[in-house]
Amino acid sequence: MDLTQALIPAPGVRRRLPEYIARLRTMRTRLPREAPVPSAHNLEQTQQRDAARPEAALFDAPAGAGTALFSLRNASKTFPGGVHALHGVDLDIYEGEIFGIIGRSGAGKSTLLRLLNRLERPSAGQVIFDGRDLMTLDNAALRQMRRRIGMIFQHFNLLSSRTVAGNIALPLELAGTPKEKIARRINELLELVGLTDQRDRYPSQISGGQKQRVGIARALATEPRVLLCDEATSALDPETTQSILALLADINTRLGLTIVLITHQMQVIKAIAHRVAVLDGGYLAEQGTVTDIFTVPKQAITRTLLSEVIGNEIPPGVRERASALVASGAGRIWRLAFKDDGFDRLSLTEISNRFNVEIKLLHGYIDEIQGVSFGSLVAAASGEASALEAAAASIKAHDIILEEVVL
Ligand SMILES: Nc1ncnc2c1ncn2[C@@H]1O[C@H](COP(=O)(O)OP(=O)(O)OP(=O)(O)O)[C@@H](O)[C@H]1O
Repeated sequence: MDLTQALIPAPGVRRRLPEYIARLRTMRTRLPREAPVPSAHNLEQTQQRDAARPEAALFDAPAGAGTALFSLRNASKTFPGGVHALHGVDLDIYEGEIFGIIGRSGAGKSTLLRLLNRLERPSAGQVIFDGRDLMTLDNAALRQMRRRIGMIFQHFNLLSSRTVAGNIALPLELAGTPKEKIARRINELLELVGLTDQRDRYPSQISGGQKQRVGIARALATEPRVLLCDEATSALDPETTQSILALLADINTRLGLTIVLITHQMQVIKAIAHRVAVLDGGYLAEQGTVTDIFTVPKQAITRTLLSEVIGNEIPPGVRERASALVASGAGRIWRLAFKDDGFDRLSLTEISNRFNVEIKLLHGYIDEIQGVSFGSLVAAASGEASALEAAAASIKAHDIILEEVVL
C-alpha cells in the first residue's frame, strides 16, 4: 500500500488529492499585518447564532424523514437501587434507515436498546413502535410485536446443539411455521448471508464472522421490520467486522430493513450508519446525520469519540502556535467545516485577495463517509476587523460552517 493510500483511505478523496494539494499550495498569501486584536466569540455563541438563522443551516434533514418506526418521548430508566441509566431521551428512528447509538461504557446504550423491544420498561416517558405505545400492549400483542423485531448479539447466542440450519430454523419453529416453508426460508437466508455451504456445521465448527452471519439469518427468519444490533461486531477482528458491516448495509439496501445498532466504536458508525445518537451518562448528548456529526460535532463527548477515527482535535503544538498568533494581535483562528463539494467551490486565495486578509492553514483533514466528502480545516486569519468579518461572511456563503476557535 502506498503512503497516500495509508493516509487517505477514502478512494473519492484520493482521486481528488492532486486538486486538493494544488488548492492548499495556493492558500498562503502574504498581506500586511495591521489587524487589531479581534473580539473572540466562543463556539457556543457561534452555534447559537447559526441555530437562530435557519438560512445558515448547512446540512440535510434526517434521511428518510417520513414514518418514524420507533419514537422515544422523554424516556427515562431508573433501575432499582437508584441507578439512572437514561434521562428524558427524545428520538425518532425512521423506517429504512441505519440508526447508530454510540457512547462509552455505562452510557445507557444497552438500556436504550432493551427499551425498544420492551425487555425493559421505561420508568417514565413513552416508547412507541409503529405508532403504538409499547406499555399499552398485552402479552399477545407484545409477542407479535417482538416477531417484527429481530436482534443480534455481541456473542452471537447460538445454540451449540443445533446446526447452522437448525439455529436459523428456531424462530420459525417457535412461530409454528409449516416445515416446507421453513426449509424454503432456510435456503433463502443461507444464500443471503453467504453460508449455503455451512448449513450442516455446528457453531463450534465455524468462525466468529460466520457465527454472526448465522445470527443475522436467524434474526431475519421471521421477516422483521427492524434489526437491533447489540455490539454486533465488538467480538470480531477488523476484517471480519468490515464484512459483517458490509452485509448489514447490503441487507438495509436490498430489503429496506431498518437497522438500529449500538456500539462504542465510531468506525462502525462511520462505516454504515445514516444517523447517530450520542449518549453520555444516560443523556442524549446530540443526534444527527453521520456526516453532520462528523463534520461539526457539538459536544465534547462526541469530539472525544470521534478522535478515534479522525484527527479532529487540534494538536498541542499547533494550538500553541495559534495561541501565540492570537496573543500577538496578529489574527483570529477559524475552523472551517464542510461536506460534499463545499470546499471545492471555495478559493481561499480569491477570498484573501478580495478582502485583503491573510489566511494560513494550521491543521485539518479531509475524509469521506459513504461516498460523501467531509472535512475540517483550522486556519489563522489576519487583517482589518471589518475585512475579516466580510471574508468570513463570504466563506459561509459557500455552504461552509465557519466558527471562531477559542484556544
Ligand atoms: N439491571 C440493572 N440493574 C441496575 N443497574 C443497571 C442494570 N442494567 C444497567 N444498569 C446500569 O445502568 C447504566 C447504563 O448501563 P448500560 O448497560 O445501558 O450501558 P452501556 O452503555 O450499554 O454500557 P456497556 O457498553 O458497558 O455495555 C450503568 O450504570 C449500569 O451499571
